[in-house]
Amino acid sequence: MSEMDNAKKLVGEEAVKYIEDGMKVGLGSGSTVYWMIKKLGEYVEQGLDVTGVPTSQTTAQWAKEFGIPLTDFSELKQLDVTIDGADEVDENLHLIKGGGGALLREKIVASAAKELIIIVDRSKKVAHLGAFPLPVEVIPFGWEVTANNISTLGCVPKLRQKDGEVFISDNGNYILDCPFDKIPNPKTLHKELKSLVGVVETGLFVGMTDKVIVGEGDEVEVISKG
Ligand SMILES: O=C(CO)[C@H](O)[C@H](O)COP(=O)(O)O
Repeated sequence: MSEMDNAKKLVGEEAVKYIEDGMKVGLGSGSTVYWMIKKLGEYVEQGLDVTGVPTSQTTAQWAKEFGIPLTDFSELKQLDVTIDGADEVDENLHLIKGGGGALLREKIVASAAKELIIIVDRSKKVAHLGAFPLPVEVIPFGWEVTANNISTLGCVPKLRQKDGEVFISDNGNYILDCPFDKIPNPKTLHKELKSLVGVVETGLFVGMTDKVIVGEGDEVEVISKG
């Protein structure tokens, strides 16, 4: 296993320590979250009583595979904690998410939780957001117009493809990857993007994170919202 994968496993397993008996848990998406779900499955097998709300179809599959009971927002309106990965985390704990294309459901699930815990390997910690192209979920109809409008904010959006096809999100939308290079004010950019017709959601998670668990080598650092 690579050093990075080892760090993802480490923080994924560490995060499970924050899940208590009886909790309703938002289950994020991505390869780091995979390790959290796998470990949580072991705890459930030993008798831990938890219910999860998944942020993607892939996560729902993993949860089923590891025996974690699932529910949805028709059954509950609030979660105790959401545990998710990220593509970038800055010093203010603002995030870029959506590398896996699940940003909309991730944001809904994060916003429903009393606490949002982010798990990342060290490579995701940055001084300024923006080196990772910002994922923006858009309505397929007229995406070219939406992309053109987004470009006036200072990037050249690229329509996401997967295996030679246009990538379709779990919500039936497209993702535009927007290389802003540096995002000095994530809150302002998020607002500007959201004001454009056709934009459904952005991968900027501003002021939502309570805790970040960072893994490097065999070390774990926990950073709490200050
Ligand atoms: O936002 C996400 C998916 O939409 C993921 O949390 C993010 O891409 C991190 O993934 P990984 O843990 O595989 O590096």
